[in-house]
Amino acid sequence: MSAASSSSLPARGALEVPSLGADETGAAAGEAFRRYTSPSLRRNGGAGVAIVWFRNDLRVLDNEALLRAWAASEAVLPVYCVDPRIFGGSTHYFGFPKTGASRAQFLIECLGDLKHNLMKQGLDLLVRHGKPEDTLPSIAKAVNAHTVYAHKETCSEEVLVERLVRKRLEQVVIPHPQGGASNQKKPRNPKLQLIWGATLYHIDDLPFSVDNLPDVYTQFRKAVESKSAVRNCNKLPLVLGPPPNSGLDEIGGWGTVPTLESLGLSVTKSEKGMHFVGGESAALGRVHEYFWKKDQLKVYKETRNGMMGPDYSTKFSPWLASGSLSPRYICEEVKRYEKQRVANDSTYWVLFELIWRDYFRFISSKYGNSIFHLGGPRNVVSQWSQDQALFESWRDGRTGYPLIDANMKELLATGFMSNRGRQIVCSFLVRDMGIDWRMGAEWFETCLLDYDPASNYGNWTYGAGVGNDPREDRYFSIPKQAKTYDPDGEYVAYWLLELRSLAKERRNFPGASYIKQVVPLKFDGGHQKRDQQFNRQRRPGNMYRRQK
Ligand SMILES: Cc1cc2nc3c(=O)[nH]c(=O)nc-3n(C[C@H](O)[C@H](O)[C@H](O)COP(=O)(O)OP(=O)(O)OC[C@H]3O[C@@H](n4cnc5c(N)ncnc54)[C@H](O)[C@@H]3O)c2cc1C
Ligand SMILES: Nc1ncnc2c1ncn2[C@@H]1O[C@H](COP(=O)(O)OP(=O)(O)OP(=O)(O)O)[C@@H](O)[C@H]1O
Repeated sequence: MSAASSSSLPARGALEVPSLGADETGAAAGEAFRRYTSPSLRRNGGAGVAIVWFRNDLRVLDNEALLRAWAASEAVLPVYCVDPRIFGGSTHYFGFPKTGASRAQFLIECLGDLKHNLMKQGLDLLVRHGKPEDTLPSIAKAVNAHTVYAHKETCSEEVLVERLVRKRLEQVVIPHPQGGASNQKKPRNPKLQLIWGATLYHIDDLPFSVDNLPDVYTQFRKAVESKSAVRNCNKLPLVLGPPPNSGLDEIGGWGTVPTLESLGLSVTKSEKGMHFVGGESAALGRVHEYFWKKDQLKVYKETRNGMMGPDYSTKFSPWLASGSLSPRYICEEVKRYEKQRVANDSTYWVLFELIWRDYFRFISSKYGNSIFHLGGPRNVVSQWSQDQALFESWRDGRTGYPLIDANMKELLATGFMSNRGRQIVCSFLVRDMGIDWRMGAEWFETCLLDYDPASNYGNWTYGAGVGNDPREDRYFSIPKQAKTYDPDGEYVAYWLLELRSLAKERRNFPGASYIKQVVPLKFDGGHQKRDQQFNRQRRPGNMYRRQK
C-alpha cells in the first residue's frame, strides 16, 4: 500500500490534529460527555474527602479512579504532581532528556484541558511541582483525605513511586470522618487505592494470569477475543463536585498548570508536518473527525501503512499515552460506527492494533525490567556498537538514506512518526548500523508525543530481535520499503527539500545528488531472498547466542 497523497499536508505550515478548530472540537467533546452522562447516578453513602492522583490518565470520561473517588466521598480533590524526574530528568543509560519539549508542551495542554473539564463537573485541578511521594501526603493531611485513588502502572519507575506514596501516606494521621460506625472512629492513615484502567481488556478479565501470558501475540489476541469481554465505559454523574471546602488555603490553593518556560524548556513550533493538540477535548474531537466526519475508519486497514498526513491512521496514540483518551471509548465508538455505517476488516483492525498496545502493557508486567535491558526478555547476547557519530547521523537525519533521514526529521520536528517509519528506522539502526538498540529507544523516549514505556520498549525489543517472541526478528530493506511505501518520493521530498527537484523515481535513490551514505546496507538488492537469508543468519546459535 502506498503512502497517502501529498495533498493531505500543506507544503507550508503545520496541520493541526484534529483540524476541527476550537468550536467544533468543543461540540464533539460536549456530545461525547452528554452520551456518557447518567443523571440517575448517585453517590453511594460516601464520606469524607478522597484525592484523585492523576498520572497517565488525564481524562474525565471513563476514568474509574475519578468515579471511585466520587462514589466513596463527599468531596473529591483532583491532584497532578509535576514530577521533576519526568519533566527534568534524563533517560536511564544515555542521559537524553526524559521528556522532550514537544511532549512536555502536549502534556501541558492535556493538563489545561483536564482542569477545564473538571471545572465543568464542579471540580478543579490542584497542581503541585514536586514528587508525588513528597506532595501527596501533605495534601492528604491538609484536607483529611481518607483515600488517594490512582491508576496502576506497570514499569519499575512508576511502580517505585507508587510504593513510596503508599509508604509516606502510612505516616500521615487523619481523623475519622463524621458518621462512620463508632468502632471505626479512631484516627487512621490515608490509603492508596490503585485501579487498573489503561488497557482495552481489564487485567482481571484475562483468561490467564499475567505470568502465564502467551509469548506469541496471536495466541494472546485469540484468547482474549474468544474468552474475555471489553468492559463498558464508566458513566458520569451530572456533577462530580464539590471539592473539599477546607484545607486548601493551608497548602497554597489550587496552583497553576506549568508553562514550558517554567519547566525550563522551549520548543520551536514546526513549520511542517502535524501539530497535535493536547487534551481530552482534542482527543474526543479526533475520534469524531477520523471516524464520523472524514469517515476514514472504513478504509483504515488499507491506509494504515502510510507516512504522509493525518489520515492514513487514527493518530490516537498521543492521547492514549497521556490517558486523555480511553481505549474502551474507542472500542465503543467502533461498535457504534459498525452499527450505523459499516463493519469490515478495517473497523476491526483498529481494535486489533489496540490489542497490540494491551499486549505490550501486559508483557511489561510479565517481564519487568528485562524489557529495558540490552538482551531483552530472552536475554539474548549479541555484539552492539555505541558509535556516537553514527548514532548522531541517525538521530539528526543525516545518514544519506532519504527514507531514514525524512522519518528522523519528522520525529524531531513534530514528535510523531508513522508505524511504518518507526519499524524502518529501528531496523536500520540495529541491523544496518549495528548500534545498541537502547540508544534508539531512549531517543524515542525523549521525542515521541505518544511515548509509553511498554509500547516503546516492547516494539524496540521486537525490532532488535531480543523481544519475548523469538520469531519476531525482521530486517527491513530500505530500497524495498521506499519502493513500496513511498514510490513517488513524496514523503522524502516533503521533509528533505533538496530532493524536490529530482525526478520522482530518483528521490529515494538520489546517488551523488544527496549526502554520502554513512554505512552500506547489509543487503540492498534481491530483497526478499536476502531478507530471509539475513534472518536465518541471525538466529540464536549463529550471530546470536542465548545466555546460559
Ligand atoms: C520502534 C517502535 C517504537 C514505538 N513506540 C511507541 C510508543 O512509545 N508509544 C506508542 O503508543 N506506540 C509506539 N509504537 C507503536 C506504533 O508505531 C504507534 O502506536 C502508532 O504509530 C501510532 O499511530 P496511530 O495512533 O495513528 O496508530 P494506528 O495505526 O491508528 O493504531 C491505533 C492504535 O493502536 C495502537 N498500536 C498500533 N500499533 C501498535 C504497536 N505496534 N504497538 C503498540 N500499540 C500499537 C496505538 O495505541 C495506536 O494509537 C512504536 C512502534 C515501533 C516500531
Ligand atoms: N517508565 C519507564 N521508562 C523508561 N525506563 C524505565 C521505566 N521504568 C523502568 N525503566 C527502566 O528499567 C530499568 C530499571 O533499572 P534498575 O536500576 O531499577 O533495575 P535493573 O534491572 O538493575 O537495571 P540496570 O541494572 O540496567 O540499572 C532502567 O533501565 C530504567 O530506566
